[in-house]
Amino acid sequence: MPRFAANISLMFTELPFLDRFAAAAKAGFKAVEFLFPYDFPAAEIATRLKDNGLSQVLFNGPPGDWSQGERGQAALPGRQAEFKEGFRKALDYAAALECPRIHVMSGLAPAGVPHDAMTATLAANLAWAAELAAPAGVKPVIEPINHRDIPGFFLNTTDQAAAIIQAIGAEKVGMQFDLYHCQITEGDIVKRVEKHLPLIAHMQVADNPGRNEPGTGEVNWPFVFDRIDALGFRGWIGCEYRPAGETVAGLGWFSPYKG
Ligand SMILES: O=C(O)[C@@H](O)C(=O)CO
Ligand SMILES: [Mg+2]
Repeated sequence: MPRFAANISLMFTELPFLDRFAAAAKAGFKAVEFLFPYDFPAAEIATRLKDNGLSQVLFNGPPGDWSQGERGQAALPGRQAEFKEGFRKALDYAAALECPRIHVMSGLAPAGVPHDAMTATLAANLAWAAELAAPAGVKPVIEPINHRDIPGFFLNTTDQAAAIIQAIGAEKVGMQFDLYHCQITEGDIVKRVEKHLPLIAHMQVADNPGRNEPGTGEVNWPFVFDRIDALGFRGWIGCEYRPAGETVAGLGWFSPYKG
């Protein structure tokens, strides 16, 4: 059966952040992910996880200045020192939270910077991060993101991510395969999961259009989830969607998958 983690940056926003752990557990989730932990002490988050019997399965490295539109630095030539400092901080949180995946965000492609230079920067940063993270049992992951939600994001397609991962080694780094982004950019999502399965270390889901819960849009999710399960994917699928209404009221789709 597919395993779903609540993304508590987008779900349970009726509550303050630290109260969302209990709400996710009460709704039947065994794991959570979120975008960024850095506004809270790691020990406080670790306590919320433990008290609610939850595993932390993914979060993002520091993205740079989010309010100024930055969305990571991993592919940006000249920003390597900042990337490394951020990744070290993320790794400290991952150790405290026993979290096995850190999403390394590539960043927006700046005008005039050659594509190949960005690919080389991303690959070098990722290889460095994987080396540092391996002893802690942490795997860095990269995520192709659609250009409607984040215009100009460097990593846009699953084939682009796959080429970078294969150059470093899938045992060291993985793909964060967000089914929502794939549906928008590429479509044919089951075939693409099938193609990249050995590289996929984490998945995420939201329906399209709207980025709301499964069942609110155009995708036949029971079919997709059955296929992902039949293909043998045993990682986590983060529910990275904005509930169309109240979070718990929109969890009907999740009933068949509660462990
Ligand atoms: O899909 C997304 O937007 C996220 O997984 C993310 O990490 C960047 O916002
Ligand atoms: Mg995502």
